[in-house]
Amino acid sequence: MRYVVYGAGAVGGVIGAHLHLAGLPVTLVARGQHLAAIRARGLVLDSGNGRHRIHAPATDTASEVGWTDDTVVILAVKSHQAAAALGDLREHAPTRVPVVCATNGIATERAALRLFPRTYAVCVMLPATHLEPGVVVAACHPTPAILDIGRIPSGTDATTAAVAADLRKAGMASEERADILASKRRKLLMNIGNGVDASFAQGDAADELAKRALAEGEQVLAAAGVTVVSAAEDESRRGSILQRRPELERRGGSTWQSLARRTGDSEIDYLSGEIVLQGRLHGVPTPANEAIVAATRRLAYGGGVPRSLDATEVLSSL
Ligand SMILES: NC(=O)C1=CN([C@@H]2O[C@H](COP(=O)(O)OP(=O)(O)OC[C@H]3O[C@@H](n4cnc5c(N)ncnc54)[C@H](OP(=O)(O)O)[C@@H]3O)[C@@H](O)[C@H]2O)C=CC1
Ligand SMILES: CC(C)(CO)C(=O)C(=O)O
Repeated sequence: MRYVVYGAGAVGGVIGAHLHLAGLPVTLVARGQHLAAIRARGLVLDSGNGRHRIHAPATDTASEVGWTDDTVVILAVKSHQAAAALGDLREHAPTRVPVVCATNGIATERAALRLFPRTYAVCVMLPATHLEPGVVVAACHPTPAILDIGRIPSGTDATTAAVAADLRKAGMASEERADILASKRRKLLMNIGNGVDASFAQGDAADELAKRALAEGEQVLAAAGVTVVSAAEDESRRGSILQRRPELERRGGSTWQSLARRTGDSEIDYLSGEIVLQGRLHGVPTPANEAIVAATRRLAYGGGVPRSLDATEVLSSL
């Protein structure tokens, strides 16, 4: 297989770097200063066994990729960026290219499937950081990620088998899952913490807000009647595979990183915002998640300081 990692930031950078180090052909898609740094000095991967420089072809558009029948796209942009990336891919990639959504949330899969019949999803357990142009940091070592994979809407096939085998060859844990969305819905519940981590000062009030938002998320998914991997199954799958390295520890999750990098946008509409959407569809009120979305949007789009809000004020308004 050949890989095009569309969005070579924290997650895509770590996946692409490991595939490249394992000898697999990889093209990285990035943009701006990050792309310029990759082109000038290679992509730098900081991991538990030192600093690696990845000299793989890099571009900012699918039109510059040499597409072949065995190319697979790993889509690792943030969910709110997926429409533009998929639009570029639709214009320039073969229609039958497999598109593997390595994103949090559960929205990119539908967007990809609308354009690409061979759409796949990965449940991304890969704590990583991207704050500096040209550099990605994997927080766990020796196994940096658990990347279980399945086809959308369901099932497994020769592509899930081949991609999982390549990911394992590159040192990541990966199993095929016939109902990958059930795993991703459990991960979505975990990502309800993202907006709280990004926007509110840490402490009891923030913990309480996260707890209430999680309870809403569980209620919403139950009302939606969809499959969700249980917390116990999820814990047992993760086991002790991901070993955190204190020297590589992250200062915040992926949403915090968007705020810290002042990107001017955020994925929150697809994390707590997905709970809000599902609540509206299924008649479940979601005030805590609505408040988290509003707070995070305010900081992201207004260029505010991460963790500068007081969750006590939000709690008292619920
Ligand atoms: N970081 C983490 O620890 C984890 C993240 N995830 C999930 O993984 C997904 C990716 O997140 P993450 O890796 O953190 O995000 P990053 O912002 O670190 O990486 C995404 C990269 O894609 C680039 N990009 C976006 N759109 C385009 C485009 N149209 N053309 C070229 N480049 C583009 C971004 O550029 P720019 O910076 O200019 O926007 C950025 O470099 C998200 O869904 C996230 O929730 C899951 C588990 C852990
Ligand atoms: C759950 C968490 C915070 C850890 O990797 C994550 O998925 C993220 O940073 O988006």
